[in-house]
Amino acid sequence: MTAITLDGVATASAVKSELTTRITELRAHGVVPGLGTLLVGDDPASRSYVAGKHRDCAEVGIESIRVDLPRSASTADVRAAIRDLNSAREVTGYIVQLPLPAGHDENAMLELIDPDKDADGLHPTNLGRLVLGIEGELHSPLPCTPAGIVEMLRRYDVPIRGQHVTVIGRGLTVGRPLGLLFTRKGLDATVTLTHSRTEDLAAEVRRADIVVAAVGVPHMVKPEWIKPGAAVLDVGITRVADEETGKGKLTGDVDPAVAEVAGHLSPNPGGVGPMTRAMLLANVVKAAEFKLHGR
Ligand SMILES: Nc1nc(=O)c2c([nH]1)NC[C@@H]1CN(c3ccc(C(=O)N[C@@H](CCC(=O)O)C(=O)O)cc3)C=[N+]21
Repeated sequence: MTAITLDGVATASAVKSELTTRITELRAHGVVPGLGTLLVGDDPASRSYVAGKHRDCAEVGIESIRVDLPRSASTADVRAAIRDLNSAREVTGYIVQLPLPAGHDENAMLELIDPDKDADGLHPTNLGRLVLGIEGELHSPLPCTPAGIVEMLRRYDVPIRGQHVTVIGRGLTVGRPLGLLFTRKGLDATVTLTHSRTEDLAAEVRRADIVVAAVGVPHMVKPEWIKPGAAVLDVGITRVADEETGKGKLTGDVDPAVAEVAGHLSPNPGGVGPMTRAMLLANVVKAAEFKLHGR
């Protein structure tokens, strides 16, 4: 048996085509969605992620505004750039690309983002609204990777309600908010949130119907850990040297042999990454719609 591939490229493409329709509608009402990015420093991976976000915007008709600061930028410079993005009218949503170079307090910078323009859903107000739940009239963006994972499972009709989800990794952008999202009313999964100090990780993974690996340790999730038929989402990504060519290549957290046991498996690259990007666009569109209709 081989797992069904959770194709992030195809699914993101479907999401983007639906967004294009909504963007056309927004523009017809005089609202032009615009995504800003703030990149500090010259980390090659961050540069390429940011470039990808601008390409995505162009594809669906979102304007994009790019702010790049040199590695030498001070925290005062970063604060000033965030202040400008908060007040820029053409920026309806924006992100501060993480990680920031050493010396900047990321949480303090995230807190300076106008929560209404927080395209990543990582401002404490929006994380707080994630904890508070889905009811009410406040617009609250969801963190992009967790939202992308849930969207992918839904579109492949993978059951979530009452299912056991084991998340490996408790980071700010994936594991921690994903646990909150999966346990919300309406999704109703049971979540085990594991991390580097978890005893007997294999046992925690073995009872999961859905496994999300978001740690950044190449091929750490082994086929023996997987309940037959489980859905496995491979989120962590590491650049490792290819044994034959010596060139850098991207490697996920999940051992490829897991495909022989799992029911569904997201490839990496080509799985959750493209969905993350699609959900960023969705957050920008939702914020613009909120501006237009109030909700
Ligand atoms: N403020 C902030 N928001 C983020 O959402 C954020 C961030 N900072 N910092 C870094 C991480 C990482 N991240 C990725 C998103 C998509 C792919 C993606 O689409 N990857 C392609 C492969 C890309 C390649 O070839 O390099 C794939 O998985 O198929 C990867 C990584 C967003 N992040």
